[in-house]
Amino acid sequence: MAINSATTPWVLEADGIQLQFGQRRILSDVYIRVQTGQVVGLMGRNGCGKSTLLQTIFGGRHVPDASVRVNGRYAVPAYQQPGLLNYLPQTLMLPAAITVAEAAQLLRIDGHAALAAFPELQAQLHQRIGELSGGTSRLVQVLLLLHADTRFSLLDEPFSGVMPVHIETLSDVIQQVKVRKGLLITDHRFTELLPLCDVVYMLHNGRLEELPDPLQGLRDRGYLAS
Ligand SMILES: Nc1ncnc2c1ncn2[C@@H]1O[C@H](COP(=O)(O)OP(=O)(O)OP(=O)(O)O)[C@@H](O)[C@H]1O
Repeated sequence: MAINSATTPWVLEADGIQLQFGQRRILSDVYIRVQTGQVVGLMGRNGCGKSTLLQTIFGGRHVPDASVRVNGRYAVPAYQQPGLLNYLPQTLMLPAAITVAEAAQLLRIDGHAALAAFPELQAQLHQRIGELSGGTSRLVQVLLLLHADTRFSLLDEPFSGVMPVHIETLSDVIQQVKVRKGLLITDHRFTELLPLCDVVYMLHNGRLEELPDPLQGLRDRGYLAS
């Protein structure tokens, strides 16, 4: 795609997403937009369909009529476009038996550089993914995906199990990475996620709406204390 990414942002859009499980409508004609240089937050209650939406955008879940476009061009399934996007699912993404260094190699990234903001993690490079603690495993996976050379990263609960002091450092890394990437993040740690977001969407009863005033919007809907 002939686009000068240094000056022109890349735009990832998805729309026409309709999904129903049995009688229950999960996603109703959803439209979402992310561009490089942005952190976009996706908020909503347990079970409202946030993970399903990320899977659909990534291309891991086939939804008839769903359109995903990059700079206006149809890109379904998006994961097949080289260097376009990566995706952190809620479950373990990497094989448990390989080491962190091997995982970095698989993703074609420099493991030392990916973990640079966390000097204490350098010692874990030669440990198997399955032998890391839950929070460390999560943190390592998020750092690898953020460092990978893709235009976009879709992160499903990157803060899950990560201790607060590490969330602070991870938030700094996210701010640095967004200079070159677009990030779509869902997490229930609203107070940590909100300050990072340039745009916030709320998914409720299958409908996705952009919140013009995210803090007030979350308070009004009972997600944050007033
Ligand atoms: N394959 C499936 N068959 C039937 N129902 C499903 C299937 N996959 C997901 N669901 C249901 O769809 C709904 C949305 O699930 P999803 O995991 O996308 O929610 P979520 O917003 O990410 O939730 P959480 O915040 O708890 O992670 C849930 O009620 C879930 O039980």
